[in-house]
Amino acid sequence: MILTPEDLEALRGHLIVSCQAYPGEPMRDPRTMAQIAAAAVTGGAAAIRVQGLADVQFTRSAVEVPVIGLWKDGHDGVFITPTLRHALAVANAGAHVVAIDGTRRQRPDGLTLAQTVAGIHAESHALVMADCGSFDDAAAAVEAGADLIGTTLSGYTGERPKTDGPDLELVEQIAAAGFGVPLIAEGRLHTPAQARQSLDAGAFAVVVGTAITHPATITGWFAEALK
Ligand SMILES: CC(=O)N[C@H](C=O)[C@@H](O)[C@H](O)[C@H](O)COP(=O)(O)O
Repeated sequence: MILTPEDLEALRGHLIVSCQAYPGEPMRDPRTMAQIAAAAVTGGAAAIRVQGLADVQFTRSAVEVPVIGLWKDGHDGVFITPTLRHALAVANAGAHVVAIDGTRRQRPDGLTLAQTVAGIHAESHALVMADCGSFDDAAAAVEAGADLIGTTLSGYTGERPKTDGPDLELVEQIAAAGFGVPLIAEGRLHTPAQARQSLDAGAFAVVVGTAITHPATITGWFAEALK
């Protein structure tokens, strides 16, 4: 699926909503995620991020906006679209953008990040979003040819502290470097104010997941406050 430079530019300053349910959860169903995605678009989401091949397919049918797809395999180490095979499957499922692990860690298929990005570009029309965990990851991902970079893995790889809210310091650092690649603030944006702050820190766009689409966690926040 082709996302033109104009389509990408149209996401500037906008909200991307991540719709994910985790293994064993009641809402773990591609139709459910596609319905949530459609509701998010009604509310103003300019793009959707979804996990899993069926979720990408169902969501592509349910919304008109760009779809960022990923395939989580496992939950330790390199698990976000870990190999070129996973990435091409996500692209073939219809994702406009394939989000992949964008860290400097060893990948399970032995390919470098640059080889993985090149392989996706050679075999599909999808753009590549590199999910990074640090400034050095972001710099390496830009060097490797990623089309977008995200702070998705900040706080999850050991290189950055797991801040309560978004890692605004990292967003600022990457934005200040002026890599010339759209920077997506993602991870622990829990309030509209934090989304605003992320743009003000220099992000091109923001991804919000849990705070919009994960009722179990949101309910837990309220339940905790009542204890
Ligand atoms: C670290 C990891 O596995 N992140 C995943 C990446 O797709 C998702 O579990 C997150 O929900 C997503 O990044 C959005 O972040 P938040 O849900 O905090 O708004």
